[in-house]
Amino acid sequence: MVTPILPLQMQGALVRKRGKLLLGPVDLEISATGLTVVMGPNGAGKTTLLRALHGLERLSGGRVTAPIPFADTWALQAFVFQTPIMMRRSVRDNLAYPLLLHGKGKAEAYKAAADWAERVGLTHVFDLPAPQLSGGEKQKLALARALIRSPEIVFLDEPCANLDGRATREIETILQEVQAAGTRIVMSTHDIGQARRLASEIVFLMHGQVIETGDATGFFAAPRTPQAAALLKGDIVE
Ligand SMILES: Nc1ncnc2c1ncn2[C@@H]1O[C@H](COP(=O)(O)OP(=O)(O)OP(=O)(O)O)[C@@H](O)[C@H]1O
Repeated sequence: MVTPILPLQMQGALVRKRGKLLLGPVDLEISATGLTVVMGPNGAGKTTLLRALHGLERLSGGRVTAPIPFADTWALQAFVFQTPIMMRRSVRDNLAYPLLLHGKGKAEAYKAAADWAERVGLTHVFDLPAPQLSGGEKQKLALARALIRSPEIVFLDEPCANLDGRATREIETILQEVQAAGTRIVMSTHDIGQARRLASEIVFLMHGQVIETGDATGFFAAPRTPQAAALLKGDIVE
């Protein structure tokens, strides 16, 4: 599959806010395939790293580059925020909106909305106002709305935070299906079990620095750093 936006290269990226260094310097490559999970304790900089890769964060130093010009990357990537932002209107309108906004006709947009609602299990709430959905349903809606324009890469910040086991399993299944269909996924999680279930690659962050990165099987079988070993043992790392 051709993925013109990938690989993404982050080189010497620094994010500083109010005099505090939140991230970096980080060098990282997001290769063309796989599912990358960003792990790390609270405040490690996971959200900041995802936002920086997506181009939402103004870098104080370094850069993120793709094989195509930055302006052309927007149509090819999507971001799912930890707390989904959605319109007060129906699920149907929330789903169709990104397509209508980008010039698709109504018939096509609403057909795609119905298809995606079915794919993520929201058909039964298709006409309900989005604010009436449960947490898990809102997260599925946010995911479907991010995916409806067929991005090549999607960033997800803790997509299952505060969800129960069933909703978490449903979201994970959707992510696995989407990845199998060729979408590159980069997501953060606190949940080591989730990282084990989903990741092909791990980026382990602490204090805004990448402590360890590599193939997920190797990371879980034999972490190379004492911090990663401690995390996997269940110790508190700070
Ligand atoms: N606008 C800001 N100004 C100053 N500090 C900030 C700002 N945004 C985030 N921070 C701080 O930067 C650090 C990294 O935040 P970030 O949200 O990226 O971490 P995280 O790993 O995603 O954390 P969590 O798991 O708690 O969501 C934290 O200490 C946070 O308090």
